[in-house]
Amino acid sequence: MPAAILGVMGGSGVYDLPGMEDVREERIASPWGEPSDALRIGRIGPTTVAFMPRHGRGHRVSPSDINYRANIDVMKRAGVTDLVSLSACGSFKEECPPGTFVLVDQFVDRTHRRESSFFGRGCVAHVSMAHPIGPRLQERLAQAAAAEGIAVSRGGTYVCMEGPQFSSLAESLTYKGLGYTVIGMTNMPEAKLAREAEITYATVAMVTDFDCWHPDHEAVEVADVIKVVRANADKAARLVSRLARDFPAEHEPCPAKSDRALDTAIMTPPEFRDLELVQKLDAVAGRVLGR
Ligand SMILES: CSC[C@H]1O[C@H](OP(=O)(O)O)[C@H](O)[C@@H]1O
Ligand SMILES: Nc1ncnc2[nH]cnc12
Repeated sequence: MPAAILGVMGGSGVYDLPGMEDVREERIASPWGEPSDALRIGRIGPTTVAFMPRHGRGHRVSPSDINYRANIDVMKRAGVTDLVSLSACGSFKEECPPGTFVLVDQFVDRTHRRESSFFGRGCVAHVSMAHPIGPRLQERLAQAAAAEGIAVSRGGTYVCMEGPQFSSLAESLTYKGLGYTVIGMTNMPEAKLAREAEITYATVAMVTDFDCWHPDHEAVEVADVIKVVRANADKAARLVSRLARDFPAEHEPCPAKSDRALDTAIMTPPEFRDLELVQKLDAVAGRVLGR
C-alpha cells in the first residue's frame, strides 16, 4: 500500500488549515487546466497533509466555475490517497441544526453545467459510485471527532445543486420530502472525480442554515453561512488535526474499493484509445493505463 497522504479540500470560509508544520506552497501544473489555488503541503503530526481552498483564497471561484478536474488531478499528483471535504451545507433535518457536523454517506447530483469526468471520447470508463464515501476514512473522522469531544451526526444524503442561487421554497420542500439530509453546491462532481482518480473521499458537512424550508427560520443568506462557519472554524481545525495525528502511515485498503475503482472500469481497449487523452490521464489513471 502507498504512503497515506491526507488531502483537505476547504470550503466556504475555510481558506487555510491551521496547525500544519513545514508548510510549502506548490503550484502543480495540471493538463486539466488551472486549479483553484496552490496546494499548501505540510505536516500534522506524522502525516503529510495537502490543503486546497476549493473556491481559492479570497473566495474567487463560484461552485459552477471551479475546475474540479484540475483540483483533483493536482491532489493526485501530490500523492493524496485520502481526501476530506469540508463543506458548508443547508440542513433539511430539525435534528441537524446549524453547527452540526454531518458525516454524510450518500450524494445526489443535481448539477448540470460541470465537467464531471476525466474520461470520455477515446478512453471511456465507468466507475462505481454506489458507495461514494470511504467507510474507513469516515470511521477515522468519527473517531477523531469523539477524541476531540466534537459531536457528529453519522450518515445522510448530501444533495448537490448547481447554484449559485440558493433553492426556491418548492425545491427546498421537495428535497426535504425526499429525505435528503443536507444541501450544498460543490461535492459533486468532486466526489465522482476523486473516485475516478482512486482517491478515497469523505465529507464533513458543516451545517450552517436550514435553507428556506423551516417555518421558524429566515431563508438562508451568505452572512448566516459565514457566521456559522467562523464559529465552527476551531472545531473543524481540531477535527482535521486529530485525524491527521492519528492517521496510519500507509493508506488503508478501502472497503468501497475507492482505491481500486479503475480495476474494472475502463471499456476502451488499448488499440482504440486516444493518445492525447491517455497522456492527460497520467496521474489519475496511470496505475492502470501505465505511466
Ligand atoms: C457561501 S454559501 C454557498 C456556498 O457554500 C458552500 O460551499 P462549500 O461546499 O465549498 O463549503 C456551498 O456548496 C456553496 O458553494
Ligand atoms: N442552504 C444552502 N444551499 C446550498 N448551499 C449551501 N451552503 C450552505 N448553505 C447552503
